[in-house]
Amino acid sequence: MQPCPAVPLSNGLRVPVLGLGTSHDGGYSHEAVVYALQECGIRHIDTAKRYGCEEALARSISESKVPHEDLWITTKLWPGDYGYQSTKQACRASAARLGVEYVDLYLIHWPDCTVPGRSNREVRADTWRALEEMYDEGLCRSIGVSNFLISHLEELKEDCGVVPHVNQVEFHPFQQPWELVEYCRREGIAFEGYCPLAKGQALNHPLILELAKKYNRSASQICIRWSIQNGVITIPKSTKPHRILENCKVFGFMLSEEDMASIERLHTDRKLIHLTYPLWNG
Ligand SMILES: NC(=O)C1=CN([C@@H]2O[C@H](COP(=O)(O)OP(=O)(O)OC[C@H]3O[C@@H](n4cnc5c(N)ncnc54)[C@H](OP(=O)(O)O)[C@@H]3O)[C@@H](O)[C@H]2O)C=CC1
Ligand SMILES: O=C1CO[C@H](CO)[C@@H](O)[C@@H]1O
Repeated sequence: MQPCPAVPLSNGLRVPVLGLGTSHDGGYSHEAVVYALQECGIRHIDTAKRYGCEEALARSISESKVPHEDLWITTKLWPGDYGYQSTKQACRASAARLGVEYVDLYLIHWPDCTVPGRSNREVRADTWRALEEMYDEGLCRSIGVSNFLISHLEELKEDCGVVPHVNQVEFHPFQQPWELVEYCRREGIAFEGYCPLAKGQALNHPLILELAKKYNRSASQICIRWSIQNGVITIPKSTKPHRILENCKVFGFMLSEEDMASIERLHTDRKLIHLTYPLWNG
């Protein structure tokens, strides 16, 4: 298997361009995560308090025997924890559940929140200040945001000091927010795409199937390769070891410019992911 390249962040740290998702949709598979680490060379895992699997992930990492210093672990702050003090508590609790001294990347999961008597903008700024301090203290080696639009990033720029290292956003053949991608590039914010397979929905599309045939690859490999060739960090999820292995074999081929452009024409206005309520769930 070809090695996975890494993308440099504005703070000089390097993130493996391909990671493994662990969202609660479809459940958590200990065997699959251990296999990803031991057999597929996965060194980047994306999780969140919301996914409820941080403790399970700690057990899988421990069993894999891959040391934390060789791994990139991202976790996220859920809106119910926004605010200066509660953010710090939530991050320490995530690190404790993950069994780590520090997290490699800590993200504000959504821009939205509901704190009575306070604007979302004020709450986001307080929350971000807590992340900035945890970054300075080393509890978070990088800090970032998720699902932020240009307007949220512009406000944060006015209100706070550290520019987010990463913005993690929905990105797949049916959802291509190019204006946001370009904005992040200009501002030095690494763009990370989630749902690279459109939750599996892209795998049956006739164009993706046609390209899979043309390149003698699977539909998932075409989608993942397309994200990576666009310079986007990507985190497909599977609970099946053989599919994780398949999803990692994306570095030995290139899609032509023409085929990249043909996938670009699949964009729709429809997002698959929306913030799920209540925001304060555990
Ligand atoms: N910041 C945010 O708000 C969000 C972040 N995320 C992150 O992004 C990750 C990826 O997104 P996710 O929602 O999981 O969706 P993906 O686009 O990664 O698709 C996952 C689905 O595709 C299936 N699949 C995976 N590989 C293959 C394959 N080779 N062949 C056929 N089917 C396959 C999986 O099924 P099976 O398990 O059965 O293989 C699963 O149903 C999440 O796990 C999470 O970490 C996701 C949503 C929102
Ligand atoms: O990361 C996520 C995983 O999926 C959830 C929906 O099921 C989202 O709310 C969330 O942002």
